Amino acid sequence: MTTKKKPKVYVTRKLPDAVETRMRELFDAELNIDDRPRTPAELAAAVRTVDVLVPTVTDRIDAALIEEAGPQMKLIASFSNGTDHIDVEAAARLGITVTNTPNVLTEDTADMTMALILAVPRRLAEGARILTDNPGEWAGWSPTWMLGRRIHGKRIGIVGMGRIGTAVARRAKAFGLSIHYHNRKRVNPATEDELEATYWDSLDQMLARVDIVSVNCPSTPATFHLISARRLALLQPTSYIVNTARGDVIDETALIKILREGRIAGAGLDVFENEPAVSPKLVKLANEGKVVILPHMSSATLEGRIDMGDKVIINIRAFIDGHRPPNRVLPFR
Ligand SMILES: O=CC(=O)O
Repeated sequence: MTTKKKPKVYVTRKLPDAVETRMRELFDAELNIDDRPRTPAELAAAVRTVDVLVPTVTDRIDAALIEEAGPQMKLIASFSNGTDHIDVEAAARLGITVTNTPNVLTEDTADMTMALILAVPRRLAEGARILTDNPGEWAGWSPTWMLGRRIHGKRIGIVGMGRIGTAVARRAKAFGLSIHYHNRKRVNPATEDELEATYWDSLDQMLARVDIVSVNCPSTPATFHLISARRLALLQPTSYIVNTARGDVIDETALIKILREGRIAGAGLDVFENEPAVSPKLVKLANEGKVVILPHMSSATLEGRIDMGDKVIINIRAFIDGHRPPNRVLPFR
């Protein structure tokens, strides 16, 4: 009996122990135990010799890097739902398959979106800081103190009604929000009925009418600055915007400007346009209580990360065995 040679798999970041153990069993895996982000030169050296690259959202897998790949490197199995860090077009041109890890982080991301939808109008982060910044002092209850804005009965406008947007809508409905959404196409009638959702063909018209905007679409060339300066100006001064998708869907400079001018009430951001750089202006706005900023952690649960690892493994195994991997990503057209 001949034993099949294990594929050489290069993983760019530390993964949960259970995933690394399984990868060691199945593959000739080069893991990143100390979790030091790999440099472009290290990635280029890797793709010249390995069979499979497992990058994640903190890596930049651009055309120049993909062009360095040796003829044996035929799969980029990303440990992520989003694939905007990968030039999928360049990979397709060079005959390299790209896969991602959809579905398994839908509920976690929707939970965190809901957490921001609650946290910003209800001033949760500000309130939490008051006691820790002033130990031993009680600066609590008075009738006019720390007043936020009510969530129940308001309108949410979801931009991007895919899996995550729909999961956000379910939660929002349970909190008494009425559901409005804009999407490239209308969701199926059963989902619309279940959510009692109103579809807006015109994003502009929806933005002008809702109290909370939740950005849940992927970052693609078509969604770059979808929430532009012009569209931000359509929002009501009492409205809030939450983004757990990708930073570049919102024109961040324009968002900072309208927040500083008080032309909207607040924002909750888990993602940033120039990630990993976070604008000091946003940090200042957070300190003033106008925004809640998080370090891209919406999908960060142990269960989710293990499920993502399982998906990566399934995609690699299917590909190596000559099958079409279940989560193949095609170039955006
Ligand atoms: O943002 C996280 C992901 O795309 O997996």
